[in-house]
Amino acid sequence: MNDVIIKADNLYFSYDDEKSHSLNGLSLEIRRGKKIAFMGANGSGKSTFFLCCNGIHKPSSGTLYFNGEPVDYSRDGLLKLRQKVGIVFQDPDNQLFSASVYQEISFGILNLGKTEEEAKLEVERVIDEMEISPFRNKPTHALSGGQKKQVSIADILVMHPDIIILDEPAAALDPRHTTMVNQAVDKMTAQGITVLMATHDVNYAFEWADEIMLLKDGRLMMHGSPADVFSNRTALAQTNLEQPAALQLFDSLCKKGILKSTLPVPTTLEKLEQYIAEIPVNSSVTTTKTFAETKKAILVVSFGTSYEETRKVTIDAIEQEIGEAYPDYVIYRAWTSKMILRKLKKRDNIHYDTVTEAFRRMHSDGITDVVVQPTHVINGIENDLMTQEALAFRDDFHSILFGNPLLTTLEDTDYMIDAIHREFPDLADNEVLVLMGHGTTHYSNSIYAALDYTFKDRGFPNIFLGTVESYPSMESLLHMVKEFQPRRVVLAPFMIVAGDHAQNDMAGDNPESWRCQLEAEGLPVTCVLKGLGEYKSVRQLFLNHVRDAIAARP
Ligand SMILES: Nc1ncnc2c1ncn2[C@@H]1O[C@H](COP(=O)(O)OP(=O)(O)OP(=O)(O)O)[C@@H](O)[C@H]1O
Repeated sequence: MNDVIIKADNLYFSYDDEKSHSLNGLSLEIRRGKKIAFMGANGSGKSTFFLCCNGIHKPSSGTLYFNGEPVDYSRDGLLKLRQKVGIVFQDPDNQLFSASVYQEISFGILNLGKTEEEAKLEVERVIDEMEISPFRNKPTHALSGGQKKQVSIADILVMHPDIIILDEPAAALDPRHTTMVNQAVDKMTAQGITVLMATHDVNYAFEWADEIMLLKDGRLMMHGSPADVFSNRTALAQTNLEQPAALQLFDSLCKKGILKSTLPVPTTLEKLEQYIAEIPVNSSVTTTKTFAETKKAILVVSFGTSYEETRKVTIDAIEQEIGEAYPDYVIYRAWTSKMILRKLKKRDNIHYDTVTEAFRRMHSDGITDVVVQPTHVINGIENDLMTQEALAFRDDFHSILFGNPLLTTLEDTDYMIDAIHREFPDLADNEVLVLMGHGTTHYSNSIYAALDYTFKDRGFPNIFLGTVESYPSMESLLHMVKEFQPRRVVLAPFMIVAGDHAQNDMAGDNPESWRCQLEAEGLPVTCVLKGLGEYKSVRQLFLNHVRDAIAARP
């Protein structure tokens, strides 16, 4: 069989009678079974090329080949092409037109001449695969954006195409639905379907794609492996793309001599984390440089949040109280989540510094001594990366000291147990408090299980701590909570801010949320949507950590 499934040979396409060309001599080859990310600035021609791939647009010149044959634009030819090449549109409203979810998904295969029974089997399969059951009986117009996206993917999957084209599948989706779509994409590639995806998410493309096609002005500007394309800063700058965070950090750690550039390029932050975990890190750094005068700062480093109301009562409140306690220090802010920083820039045109930017800013402001206080809960990947980024500036400052994340020492654990107990004074003995932590693949995750155990050890058998992403999982908590036979369950986040995880994974309406899972066991649930940063006692523990870091100054 021909290895090349789609070939574009010098394609031209214009929306305005050749006055300008949206495809401008585009030539490329797509190999069967590959995962190809199409990237490039807005308007570079990605969607136009996709619409050519299933014959919605016909190039004005040049030839498009499918399976080695030029595309046949007759009615029958196009019907056959569209069975093999399915597009999931950026806006699901352009794709969904049936009244009910079932009708929508079955429409395509019934049109292929399958019987009702045959169609039903296929439709039920994708309903199951795409986790559509909870809303299968709703009219399509009443679905949320994420649910519409699930249905529009099911629309295509049910046809068993050879190629699936996804035009920015995660656009406007929350992190939970993004993960769901990413999982669906993984399943497609596991089935050997060729997947083409337009995306602006460099981090995802870096990890996911076999090849990157970089488009500019309707032409292929560069084609190569993710490592090759994302290492080419000139090409990235010309196409309005940034380097993936893992690559950017890896490069800067190599330049500083902290990591060896001979290591295989890490495509995810988790892989980079494994490298960093092996580096010994000092808890404080001082240089022998002399500075004429001293100007001190505290840099408060947070993961970040895109929820303004939550930010005000958590991160802002922590920073404010640190500022009040240390009036002779200037307070700076840095956030570590590149995704949140980008989102805020795009949505609200707000810029907050990364750790590197904050250090540059402090340096240019003449700061000589820095205390870095993270608002991270544990000493995980975020904290490791932050430390490495900060240490890259060790020669520019007289001293850089680090305060501990929230839960570092045994004293912190004891303090938190006492604090949580006091923050939930109404919790009766026959009621249960379930706290939802984030969880990580980093070895420091064990602190969650240790804390859960210590609650019991300190006489609180009705306080449980689990994590969204690791152990203890909801599954393991569920049987312990059931065994307790509580009269009521109080659910609260064990994260600094009450953001997406608290709103959706904890308290959301989908059947996988912790609230729904507990309610499905017949347990009445009360959700407390308060981030840890909202509790005075938690903010005090961060203040204690700043105090300890300053006291440790040599
Ligand atoms: N329906 C249309 N009518 C007129 N011009 C169009 C139409 N669709 C796209 N264009 C133009 O064609 C060019 C290529 O657009 P296209 O949508 O293919 O780019 P893209 O790379 O998919 O962009 P994005 O990242 O914004 O989705 C742009 O100049 C755009 O303005």
